Amino acid sequence: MAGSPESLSGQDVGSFAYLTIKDRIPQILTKAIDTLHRHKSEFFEKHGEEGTEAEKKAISLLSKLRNELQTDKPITPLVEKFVDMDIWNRYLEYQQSLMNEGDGKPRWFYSPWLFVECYMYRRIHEAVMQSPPINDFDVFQESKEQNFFESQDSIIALCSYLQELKRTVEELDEVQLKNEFFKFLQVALWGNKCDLSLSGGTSSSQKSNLMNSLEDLKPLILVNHMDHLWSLLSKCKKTRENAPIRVDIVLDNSGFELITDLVLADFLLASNLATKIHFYGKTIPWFVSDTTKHDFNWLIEQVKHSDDKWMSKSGADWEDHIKMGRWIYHDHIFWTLPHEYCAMSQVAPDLYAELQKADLILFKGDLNYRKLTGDRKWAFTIPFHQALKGFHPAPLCSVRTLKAEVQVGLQPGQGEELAASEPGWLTTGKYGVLQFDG
Ligand SMILES: O=P(O)(O)OC[C@@]1(O)O[C@H](CO)[C@@H](O)[C@@H]1O
Ligand SMILES: [Mn+2]
Repeated sequence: MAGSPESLSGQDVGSFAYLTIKDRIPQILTKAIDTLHRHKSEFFEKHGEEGTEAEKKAISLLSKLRNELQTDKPITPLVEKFVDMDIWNRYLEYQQSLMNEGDGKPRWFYSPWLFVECYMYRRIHEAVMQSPPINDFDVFQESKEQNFFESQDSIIALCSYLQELKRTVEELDEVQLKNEFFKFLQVALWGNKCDLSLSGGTSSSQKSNLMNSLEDLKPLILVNHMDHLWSLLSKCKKTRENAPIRVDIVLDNSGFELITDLVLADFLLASNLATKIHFYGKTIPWFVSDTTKHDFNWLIEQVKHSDDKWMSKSGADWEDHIKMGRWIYHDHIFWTLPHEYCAMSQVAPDLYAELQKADLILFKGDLNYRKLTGDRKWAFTIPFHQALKGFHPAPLCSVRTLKAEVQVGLQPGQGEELAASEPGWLTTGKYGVLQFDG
């Protein structure tokens, strides 16, 4: 395979990577510090003086991290024992090995953006782990919960639509079923706009009823492979009388986006386009809004106990899918490592083997897209398959709104045309892709 282009990094002054490292990541760290500060009395009530001391320690560790970042200090090895500490420190050594003699040490505004941004979130987790007894505190939990509570109207609209659809799904013909499938896919795509790390942690809840705006949003889908997904799953449905059809969803953000993923997953079962759904979340708090196992279970519990009858019916159905083993949730440390996905079969062969059992894998969101393509400066027209560099455990599809300066698989001139009319087309989240590699 010809050499890959270089990685996005903070070396490119003015780039989105540079502005994220310079402005948004310090803002996210400051919000994390403020969150710890605002929970000071809770920590005291729960743990007494120890809780107060722990809060102070976590804040000082995060302040030190923010200073390292803002003064472009060398990236330092992790020190707190944890399941992935050695993998991280080996990766840091690998980054050092890529550098020339005179280039010094891996550091914030030099090393690959993907590495330093993932490292920052892992250092937040280390700071909290080093501050017992608050070592299981999720500094992002309240903003994830706020996103859920602020999106109630849109969630109720979505659950009502889902329950109505489930009541009549048996009567739909092929074309009607395909159209419903496309609607739920698009809702899951645009649910990805609700992303707290892009908004720097400020509210990004869904206010309107997405179902009513899908037609208007359709031209904003730059690569639309929904037909490929339909033919794959409808063929499975036709040819597999009783054999399972498995769709794996690599989750992204909690809150409204997770609702759109669960609604899509429920539709896939109701339409028999799938019989098993496997979900993959994050083992530690990640990129502000990413879903942890706690978030996944908390959200289903909230939906089940909603006052709205369609929401509570949906929550009860989802709890039943889990109880009956139709929905399975996986925790794997690989998703919160800095590695590009082309390294998965080497670094996490067990996870790669698990994904190989799927008929289709949906990767939600921008960070997953960055890892699928290695967060590299590919030309816009490079085929998606080439950018995957051999990563292909099963037929896969990225369901992503654009929030980073990497995009492949476009038509000749498509990227240049967008750049001419909208300089921010790659990073505002306004445009999306449903990009398939069969
Ligand atoms: O994966 P997601 O939630 O869709 O987006 C992750 C993100 O918010 O974080 C990075 C910028 O900080 C970008 O990859 C993107 O903007
Ligand atoms: Mn995310």
